[in-house]
Formats: sequence, C-alpha cells, structure tokens
Amino acid sequence: MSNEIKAVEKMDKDKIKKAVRDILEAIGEDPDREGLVDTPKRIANMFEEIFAGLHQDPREHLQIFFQEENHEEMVIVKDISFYSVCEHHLVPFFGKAHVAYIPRGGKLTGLSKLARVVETAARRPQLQERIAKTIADSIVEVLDPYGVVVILEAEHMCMTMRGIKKPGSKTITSAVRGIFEKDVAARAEAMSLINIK
Ligand SMILES: Nc1nc2c(ncn2[C@@H]2O[C@H](COP(=O)(O)OP(=O)(O)OP(=O)(O)O)[C@@H](O)[C@H]2O)c(=O)[nH]1
Ligand SMILES: [Zn+2]
Repeated sequence: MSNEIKAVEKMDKDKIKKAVRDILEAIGEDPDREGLVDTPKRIANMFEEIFAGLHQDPREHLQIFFQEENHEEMVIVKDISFYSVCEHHLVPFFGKAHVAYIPRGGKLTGLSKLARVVETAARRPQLQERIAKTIADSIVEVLDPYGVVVILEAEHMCMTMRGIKKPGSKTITSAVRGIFEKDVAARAEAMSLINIK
C-alpha cells in the first residue's frame, strides 16, 4: 500500500505558530495587535485537529471486525459528512462520502468504522480523488471483500471563494474495486442505493 496512508509523527506546533506569525507579518498585518496575538496558537491547535488524520493509519479502524456466518450481501453507509483541506491551496473542501462493500465469508466491520476511515483519510492535506482511493484500498486490504465502491461529492472552497469562483459546483469522485469493476449490475445496484442527488 502506498505511503500516503501511513501515520506520521506528531506535528511541531511551535513551528506552526512561528510560520503563522510570519505570514501575518508578510501580508502587512500587525501580529501583536489584540485580535491577532493568539491567532498563531489558535491555528496550531486547529491544524492539530483538522490534520489529525496524518497521525493515524485508516486501516487500524478496520481491525475490529466480526464474523457473521454467510453474510455476503451489500452493506452501504451513505451521507457520511467529511471536511478536508485541498493540498493545492490549503482551503477546505467538504461534502459527503458514500461507502459500499460486499463482505466475503461474513467478514464485517462496524458501521462506524467505515466513517472513521473516511475521517482519517480526509483529515490531512488532500486531493478528493486520493481520499476515495485511500478509503477503498484500506477496506480491500483489511476486509478482503468481494468489492468496494466509494463515492465522494464535495464543494471546493478553492473553486468558490477564489480563482474560477463557481459557488455550488460539486465534484464527484469514485473508487471502485473488486466485483464492482466488472459486474455492471452490482455496480448499478450500489449506485442506485447511494442515489446521489
Ligand atoms: N484533481 C483535483 N484537483 C483539485 C483538487 N482540489 C483542488 N484542485 C485543483 O488543483 C488545481 C491547481 O491548479 P494550479 O493552476 O496549480 O493553481 P491555481 O493557479 O491556483 O489554479 P486555479 O484554481 O485554476 O486558479 C486547480 O485546478 C484546482 O481546482 C482535488 O481534490 N482534486
Ligand atoms: Zn484547492
């Protein structure tokens, strides 16, 4: 599995504080004025939260699974809200993730664990495509299911508040693995149950 999903060491909050102070100075602000004096600290705390996924391996959440004899029917958790940060501009993109898989040999994971995988993949500087890929590959690697479909729909602030400025535009990405790659009917069933509006 690729390096991008591995956990990394804790972040250096003092370095973040210094960098934020430098940015404030560079944009012509006074980093010592009342409203800004605690901003480097706030941003360091916020980065620790919104980039928490950097310190986790999404596959760990799936290690707790249960065996349900012969259950080999599709499981879908849809409308999992997520927030991420685009790696090009470091501004948010956010939306919903939908995860479907067909367990093999009754090897099921907890439903909340699928949402935890989404969270871990999203809470780092990201590309939307890579989040879907990471979620799908983590599930394949740990649960060895017959197939996985992951669909993400999101609005990118870098396309709304700046640049091309197209508020309301939605980006939809997917990662399809296993049986869903070849079996058109299975894929159509998953898509119709996910029913993106
Ligand atoms: N594929 C992909 N592209 C993204 C994602 N988030 C942001 N981008 C795009 O990354 C691209 C970066 O393009 P650049 O030309 O290097 O940067 P830029 O000059 O700021 O681009 P504009 O946004 O077009 O102004 C833009 O087209 C963004 O829309 C993502 O999750 N996936
Ligand atoms: Zn961007």
